[in-house]
Amino acid sequence: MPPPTSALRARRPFILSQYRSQWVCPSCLTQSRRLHTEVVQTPSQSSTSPPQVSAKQARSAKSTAKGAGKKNSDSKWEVTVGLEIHAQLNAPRKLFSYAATSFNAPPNSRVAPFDASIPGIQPKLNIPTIVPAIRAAVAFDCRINRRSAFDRKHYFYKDQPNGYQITQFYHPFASDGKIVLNELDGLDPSEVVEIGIKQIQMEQDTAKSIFQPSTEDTPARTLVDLNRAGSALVEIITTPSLKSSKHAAACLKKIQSILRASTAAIDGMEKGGVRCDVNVSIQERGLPGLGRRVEIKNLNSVKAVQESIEAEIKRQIVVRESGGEIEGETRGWDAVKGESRKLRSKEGEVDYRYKPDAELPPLIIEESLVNHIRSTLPPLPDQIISGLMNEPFALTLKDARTMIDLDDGERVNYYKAIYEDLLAREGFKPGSKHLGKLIGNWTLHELGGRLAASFIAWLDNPVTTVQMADLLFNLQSGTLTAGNAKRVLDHLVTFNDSKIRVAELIEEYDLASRSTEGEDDEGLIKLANHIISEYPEKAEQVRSGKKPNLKNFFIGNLMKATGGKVDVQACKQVIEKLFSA
Ligand SMILES: Nc1ncnc2c1ncn2[C@@H]1O[C@H](COP(=O)(O)OP(=O)(O)OP(=O)(O)O)[C@@H](O)[C@H]1O
Ligand SMILES: [Mg+2]
Ligand SMILES: [Mg+2]
Repeated sequence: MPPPTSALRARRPFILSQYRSQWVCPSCLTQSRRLHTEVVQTPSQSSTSPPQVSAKQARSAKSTAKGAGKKNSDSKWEVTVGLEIHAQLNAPRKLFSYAATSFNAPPNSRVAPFDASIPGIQPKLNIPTIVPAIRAAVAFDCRINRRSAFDRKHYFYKDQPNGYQITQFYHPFASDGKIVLNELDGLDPSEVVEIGIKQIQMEQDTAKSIFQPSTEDTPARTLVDLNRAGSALVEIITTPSLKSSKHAAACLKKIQSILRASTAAIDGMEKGGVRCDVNVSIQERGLPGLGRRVEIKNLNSVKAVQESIEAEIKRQIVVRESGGEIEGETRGWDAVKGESRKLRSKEGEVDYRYKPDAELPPLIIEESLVNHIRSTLPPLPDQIISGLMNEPFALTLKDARTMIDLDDGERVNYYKAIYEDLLAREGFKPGSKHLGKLIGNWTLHELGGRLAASFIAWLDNPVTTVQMADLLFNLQSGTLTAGNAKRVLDHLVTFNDSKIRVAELIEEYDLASRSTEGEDDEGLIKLANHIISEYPEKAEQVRSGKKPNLKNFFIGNLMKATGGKVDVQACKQVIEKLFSA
């Protein structure tokens, strides 16, 4: 696709120099930006279509491709992956119109005339949308290009009513950044991988098309919702330097968490705020250069990214090992079937006819603004993970990573809100267990496990931070045993009502722990003796030392008999005492 060659460009630049999105246009800066005129080389096009592959060839190539997800330096084939990530910026209004960004509003209710492509309406840059984009670029350690510019990329599709998309592909506002992947991202402790960010560009989002299958009354149709049309996106383009699907997945997760941590883009893939295209090539190890890339478009989960890369590596190895050439092409991913299918070849690639947008002057970003943003950038994921692993939270690396990977980072906020709530409560007893770990366990494992078992997404998490803090307060103060705290959590998850108060549940179901006098508690001893007498054979096996672990059976039954109101320690003491007598 040739770059824009016309000198047509609105002359007065947008100048973005101060925080709070003020921009000025001093008359001294009227010079139009020099246009980019080199022709981008596309890989030479091959007319060789993939040859038929015999079952035997396919089998042998498949075995070579085994472990396609891992970086396999013994394999004959060197894998290269590059990502293009589109992220919706955290901006209240669209990029070139004053319509509000909203993803839950009724269809077509957030649409300005420009978004609907009413003839004659021209784009007007909404300066505040640039600020989160710069935050992202600074977080990715990019160079902020003082001068960038917008071009129109022409193509027609039902979700693109203007017939073009405005983008900075040829003149991005940020270039040459990096992402460092390390142990905190799930790599081996000795591995540190640096992935380049070629550039970050501003661009417009498309509308959303919603397919409706046919019914008795209506034929199948596609509805178009323009609410998303024109929302501000950044496209983040990595260099082709990822060497495996595992690294690509780690890189994508890290990009999402950096976007979220820098508050540049709040919604991750789970909510449709981030989409990813992957580019995959293979080359015989030892040969110079890279193989021809195949692009798989529009992936909407990390799993889809990882699986599609693995499938593509295998597909390319099958083609190459059977004597074929890889055709440069664009493919789509079918997550249900776990396979990709060709959408178009490079020969069928549209010429986008990039043209400078005559209505949009160049954008000037002054260093003072960049410095302000740099100095006010919130902590980034590596810092957040280390923070969660250090005091006062002391989570394991695994839990800290899970916490920030889950639910677009909302689990961390949930966790911290509970921590702060508990510490602020009068009469709160931190207890002997490490509080950070305890909350981590209840948030990730107890609650997370229950939600997963009931197929409840985090977005629909029925337990509020206050309910969870109440529950843990009662657990720590000894009012609830661990068993009864779990019953309370079961109830909260099942009944999904933020108004339920834990204190009322304890009262209503008579769950408050019974205080005990440990191994001398007469009531408990009586109950334990009764249980032991009910299972004479098992008791004998404990006494004779044949099956000492059967004590746990009696401890469990004693706890049950108290209605879970006596904690495991007290029950254990009594059972131990009776068997040692
Ligand atoms: N040989 C290769 N193997 C794997 N990936 C590659 C190779 N060459 C380039 N890439 C990757 O392909 C991507 C190219 O993205 P870029 O946005 O620059 O171009 P594009 O795909 O033509 O644009 P768009 O799809 O946005 O119209 C980058 O992520 C880059 O790292
Ligand atoms: Mg791209
Ligand atoms: Mg692309």
